[in-house]
Amino acid sequence: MNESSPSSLGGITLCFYGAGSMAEAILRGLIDAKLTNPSNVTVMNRQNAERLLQLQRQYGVIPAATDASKEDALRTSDVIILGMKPKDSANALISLKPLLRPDQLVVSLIAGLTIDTIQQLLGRPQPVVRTMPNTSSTIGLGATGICFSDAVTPEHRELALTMFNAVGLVAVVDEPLIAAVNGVSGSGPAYVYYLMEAMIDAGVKLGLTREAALQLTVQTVKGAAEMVQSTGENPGDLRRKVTSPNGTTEAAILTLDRFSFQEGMNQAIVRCVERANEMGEAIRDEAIKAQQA
Ligand SMILES: NC(=O)C1=CN([C@@H]2O[C@H](COP(=O)(O)OP(=O)(O)OC[C@H]3O[C@@H](n4cnc5c(N)ncnc54)[C@H](OP(=O)(O)O)[C@@H]3O)[C@@H](O)[C@H]2O)C=CC1
Ligand SMILES: O=C(O)[C@@H]1CCC=N1
Repeated sequence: MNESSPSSLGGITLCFYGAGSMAEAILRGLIDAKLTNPSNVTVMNRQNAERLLQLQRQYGVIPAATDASKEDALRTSDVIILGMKPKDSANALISLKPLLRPDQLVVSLIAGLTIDTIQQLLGRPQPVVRTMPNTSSTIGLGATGICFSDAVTPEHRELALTMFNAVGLVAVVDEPLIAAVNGVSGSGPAYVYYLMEAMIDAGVKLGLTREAALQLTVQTVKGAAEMVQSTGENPGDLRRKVTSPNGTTEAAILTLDRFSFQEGMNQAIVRCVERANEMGEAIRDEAIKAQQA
């Protein structure tokens, strides 16, 4: 799935426009992988100056806290990474529009926001890479779906693949499938954490200490993921190997079926995709209003 790409970003400058948890996951992954020097990375947000100083202390990146330094970073950085919440993205792109040069690469992490809406808000066919990453990028185990606008050059494409390959696995998909990636892997860590919370709580109710229940659950989830990856067997076959006829696992799985586990997971992912599309439409409506104003 990973396309090959070079191992360093060289002197390419990156500006994280929005410096929250997803931005931190990626910048930390890039810096830990030594793909970039922290002095090539600027971080900015709307108002939380203490947050920028924390990122500076922790990773050595450059904070842009004043209006002048923000403008300067947005004007001069080779890559602008959009890391704000979807609801804040239209305003942020409107502010970015007068500052951008046509050759600067815009990389979006934003759920729902389409390439078309980004280009409408920027008023021109800027090179745009749309991604759907996840927070496991922090430890180099991210899973990112990625697609490209027509204006993206082969060099831009390679640069974006290098960035996201450095923080995990990358799947190049057609843009309409980014919402499906959101449903499976963008939001996916939360489903797994939710499952883990439920397993730990059940263990505690049955008398395990919270620490023991946590350790056993973590190792079980890690081991199961590793088993799928290292054996190449599909999860269904591996599940059947755990499930002895009329045994304990079968009793548990039948109970999950009684509570429509599979259907619940399917509906959750379908709803996640719908929500991504709803959020994208809300931003597109804002873009249309801004153009009419
Ligand atoms: N968290 C996740 O697991 C994933 C998130 N995403 C996407 O990543 C994006 C960010 O999510 P997340 O990191 O969780 O959000 P956070 O709330 O943690 O961070 C949002 C950041 O955006 C900043 N911001 C908001 N408006 C502006 C603006 N006008 N100019 C500059 N900075 C601004 C905020 O600054 P301040 O605090 O000063 O207001 C804050 O630093 C979202 O669009 C989300 O869809 C995608 C995949 C996974
Ligand atoms: O919950 C959200 O909207 C974001 C997008 C994917 C994960 N978190």
